[in-house]
Amino acid sequence: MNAILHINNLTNHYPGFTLDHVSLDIPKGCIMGLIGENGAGKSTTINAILGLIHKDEGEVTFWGEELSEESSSIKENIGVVFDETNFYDTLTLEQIGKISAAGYTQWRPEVYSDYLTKFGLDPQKEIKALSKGMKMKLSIAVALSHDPKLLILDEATSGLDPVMRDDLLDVFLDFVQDEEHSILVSSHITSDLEKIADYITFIHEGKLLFCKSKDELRYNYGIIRCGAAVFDSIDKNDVLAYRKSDYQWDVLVADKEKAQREHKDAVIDSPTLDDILLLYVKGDHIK
Ligand SMILES: Nc1ncnc2c1ncn2[C@@H]1O[C@H](COP(=O)(O)OP(=O)(O)OP(=O)(O)O)[C@@H](O)[C@H]1O
Repeated sequence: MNAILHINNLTNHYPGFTLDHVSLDIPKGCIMGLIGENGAGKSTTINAILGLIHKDEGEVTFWGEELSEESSSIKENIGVVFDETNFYDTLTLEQIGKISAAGYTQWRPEVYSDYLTKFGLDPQKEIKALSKGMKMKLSIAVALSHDPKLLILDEATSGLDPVMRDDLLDVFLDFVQDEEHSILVSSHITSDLEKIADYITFIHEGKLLFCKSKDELRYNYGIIRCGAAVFDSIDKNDVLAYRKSDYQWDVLVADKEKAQREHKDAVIDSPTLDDILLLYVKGDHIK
């Protein structure tokens, strides 16, 4: 795999929480969606990758190099957007552009100006006059305008309306089009990830449960909806997780075709990311 970002055994301890030996590669030209329940460790992973918090163990390299104080060219190649912005309230968007131009050697004023127009943001407005969603759009415009090769977004689209999010999904798809750029995006809006992500990484209680291509999850995974008799007949080695509600069992399996062959009368659906997340987090697991 031609990795832009390589994470090996990333570990971080907080009282009562451990990010536990997370390993992950982000290849060129791909969108990696990061999912997991609240408190799973998504932001901790992103903060540790970016060196914003100390890591207790593990290695992180961007384009084969570790981030350090001196690695300014690596930093310029990473655009970062968090769910909260920290621009000074009294600055206008135009001033933000000028400050960014001084800070980034690759700053492209015409790209910034185009994004402000595209996102409906007035360059003369002050930050304090922007809504939360507008601030998010501004952060995304800034991140995209210093010509990064990797975009890291931590819950950056959750405050945006569906129309704006849809527009942004197109921007993100364009961004990775040339196969040189990649995106790591954590989001609770899994329907957005279903539209754009190539791979999904699922973090649960600080551990990486899986990193799989979206197509594998979409086409190979299945949920068997069945009663007690079928449930008893399922080979439990095939079961990733299951939930029982009244008289129905929902059983998550990784091989939908096999399940269809073996349980011809059972209803077997293709799971959404939310289904998978719910079954892993709230379901039972065969020990
Ligand atoms: N600075 C900190 N000090 C102590 N514990 C922390 C700190 N930051 C995060 N944690 C803990 O680490 C765990 C993971 O938090 P994290 O913010 O990474 O989760 P998340 O998956 O991003 O959740 P969410 O979806 O709610 O944003 C939580 O139990 C949280 O309480």
